[in-house]
Amino acid sequence: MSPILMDNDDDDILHQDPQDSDRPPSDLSSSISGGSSSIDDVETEESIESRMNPPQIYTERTLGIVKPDAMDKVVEIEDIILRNGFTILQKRKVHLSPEQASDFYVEHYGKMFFPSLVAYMSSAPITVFVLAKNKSIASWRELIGPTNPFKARETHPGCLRDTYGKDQTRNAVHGSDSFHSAEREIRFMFHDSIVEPIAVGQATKDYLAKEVNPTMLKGLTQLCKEKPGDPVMWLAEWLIDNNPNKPKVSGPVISEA
Ligand SMILES: Nc1ncnc2c1ncn2[C@@H]1O[C@H](COP(=O)(O)OP(=O)(O)OP(=O)(O)O)[C@@H](O)[C@H]1O
Repeated sequence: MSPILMDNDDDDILHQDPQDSDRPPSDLSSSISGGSSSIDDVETEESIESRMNPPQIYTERTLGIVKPDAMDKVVEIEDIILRNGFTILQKRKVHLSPEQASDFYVEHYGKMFFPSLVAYMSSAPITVFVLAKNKSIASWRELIGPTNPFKARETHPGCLRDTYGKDQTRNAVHGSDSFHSAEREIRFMFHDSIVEPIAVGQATKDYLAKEVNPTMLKGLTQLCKEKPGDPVMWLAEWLIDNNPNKPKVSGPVISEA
């Protein structure tokens, strides 16, 4: 199981933020470091609570990629990553096939730049990192800067895409843009990785409602109409044919470079 991360730096400890709807409740560590003072029997619950540190939250993980055009600068970029307070949990050099690249960027399927993006991302090896830091997703996005390096040069001078990006496609680096993307992308690149925390509660309900239920509902409705002899196999085939995330290859195999 992947290690549970807690930053040592007190300033870096996240406290539970009720506004943080993107974070599932399982983010909460049950470990509460209450300090060295003992709690005597006569203290009220309120006074105990007021002396306890707020619950700490596991640090967040994100996926970073050094893209083909910046691979000659990977050592330099890794140094910048570390100097910006990220912990590199996992690192892998991979060469994506075109199918894997299109699966990874499936959300852009149908856009004008999709074919060139897939060709570019599968043209040469890349280095993928699992990065950890409090608020790592936003922090890494901030460090890499806007998608277009020319815009980055104007609005975020010194960001990675300003420094290493060449154009809108060859923009040196990638960063997950949300908790769910980070989870999906880390699993995509590191099959042996258990991404914690696993979403539960409202986050899971929201995810299923958005990503799974609409398709399942259509499939089950059709299944009830047709009443096939082998309903499970029928449904499996129906889901493959009607997968809204096409093109998608099953279980991407990443070759170690
Ligand atoms: N208009 C465009 N023309 C060419 N390539 C593009 C264009 N927009 C995006 N791309 C390429 O597709 C990638 C994914 O686009 P997206 O809109 O998700 O940007 P991003 O989130 O900043 O980038 P990334 O997902 O790589 O971190 C970009 O990093 C870039 O390589």
